Amino acid sequence: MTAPSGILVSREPVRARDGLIRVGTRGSALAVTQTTGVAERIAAATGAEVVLVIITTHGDTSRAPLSQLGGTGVFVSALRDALLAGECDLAVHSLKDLPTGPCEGIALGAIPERVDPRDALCARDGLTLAELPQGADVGTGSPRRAAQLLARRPDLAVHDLRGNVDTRLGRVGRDLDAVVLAVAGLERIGRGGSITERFPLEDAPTAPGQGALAIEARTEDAATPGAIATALAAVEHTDSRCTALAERSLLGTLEAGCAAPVGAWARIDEDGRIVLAGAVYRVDGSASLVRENSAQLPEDPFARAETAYALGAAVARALLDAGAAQLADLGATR
Ligand SMILES: NCc1[nH]cc(CCC(=O)O)c1CC(=O)O
Repeated sequence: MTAPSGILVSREPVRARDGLIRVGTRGSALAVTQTTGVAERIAAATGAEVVLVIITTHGDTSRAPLSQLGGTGVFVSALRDALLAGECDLAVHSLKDLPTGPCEGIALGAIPERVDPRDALCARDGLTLAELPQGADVGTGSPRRAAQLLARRPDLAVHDLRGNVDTRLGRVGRDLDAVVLAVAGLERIGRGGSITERFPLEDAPTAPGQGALAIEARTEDAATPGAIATALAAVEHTDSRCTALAERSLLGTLEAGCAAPVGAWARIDEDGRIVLAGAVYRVDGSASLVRENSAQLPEDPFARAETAYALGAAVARALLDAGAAQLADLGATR
């Protein structure tokens, strides 16, 4: 199988050799598409031959609700195992699927430029959220999205939703009136046309890191001058790392997982200040807490990352001081 770009895709193991960079990915259409984009840029920047190696993860094969699969990181561990076992040299994840804690032997080597972090409603007949009929059936597997939907429309019937993006979209107009999905995922696989409304981040901050990718490498490769370090530097985007780090630091300080009813939105304004808003929801949408803070970003890349990290922790502490852990039962979402 060859992606349209000419990058080779293998479902079989590929042996390591000089001049070859093996990029591990999940096998979904979304994962292969986004990893192909990264692989093309790495091929262009390094002159190396780049091959995609598809790693099957438990999250891809199971139909159980995400919460029953162990929540955080179900999509991630198989790719990390492959990286540590030397079956690939880089692994590409959706950043929001990556647990906030460090992983022994693995570095978050690059965060490429982030795309639209918003959530999208994909409804039948072009309907917006306000236009959905009383009691409409809406699908989402995310407690945060469920809470945000119910906060605006307590009459809705929210249903759990699993499977890849096309499977979820396929239920619209069948047993569901609408589903909520990330704009980024929809647009990456050419399904932007199914979107009937994009929710403003002011009202509906999304999962920490949504819309960003994470490229992981073995720590040693990332720290040693060579083809892998060059590849990582070629796709790194500093501002995207800062905003994603601030959002992830918020999530980590809350000691919450990717299935937590937590929304975050970081942006960098014209004056070079990083602004972070964090929201925590009661899962039935009946209550929420929102806190915002900002910090001037220094020039130095390491100092920038530290500033972003500290901002995330500060906003999380403000949320915790206001009772976020009790409100959202955060301990249960790890
Ligand atoms: N939870 C699954 C998941 N992980 C990454 C994306 C795509 C969006 C992104 O890359 O942030 C999705 C689908 C969705 O939330 O609609």
